[in-house]
Amino acid sequence: MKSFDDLFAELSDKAATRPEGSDTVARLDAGVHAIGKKIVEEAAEVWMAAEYESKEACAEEISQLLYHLQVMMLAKGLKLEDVYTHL
Ligand SMILES: N=c1c2ncn([C@@H]3O[C@H](COP(=O)(O)OP(=O)(O)OP(=O)(O)O)[C@@H](O)[C@H]3O)c2ncn1[C@@H]1O[C@H](COP(=O)(O)O)[C@@H](O)[C@H]1O
Repeated sequence: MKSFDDLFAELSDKAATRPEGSDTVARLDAGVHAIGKKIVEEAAEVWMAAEYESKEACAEEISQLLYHLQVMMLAKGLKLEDVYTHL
């Protein structure tokens, strides 16, 4: 099972190596504005799933929100420790 740190390492590598067909590379190229809109969309989907859908559906939406937050971290040049220091 993939952890938050595992995913961040994978996405960091994608950002550095820019493999063909990577969704992450395309999202990074789209920029902070587009990534921010996606975060807001995914956050709303988490909220709706929490209110009206199953726990499993809610967990899936949360995983997608975490992914898009990590894309934003990469777009802004943030490392895990930059965020963890505030936890
Ligand atoms: N964990 C994720 C992940 N979670 C969410 N998403 C993206 O977020 C989308 C979910 O948003 P929606 O449900 O709104 O779907 P959608 O409307 O079709 O999304 P849009 O493409 O229109 O924005 C998915 O279709 C993916 O594009 C993810 N994309 C990639 N990953 C992982 O990131 C890694 C790198 O992926 P690539 O960069 O594609 O190689 C791999 O391990 C992937 O499993």
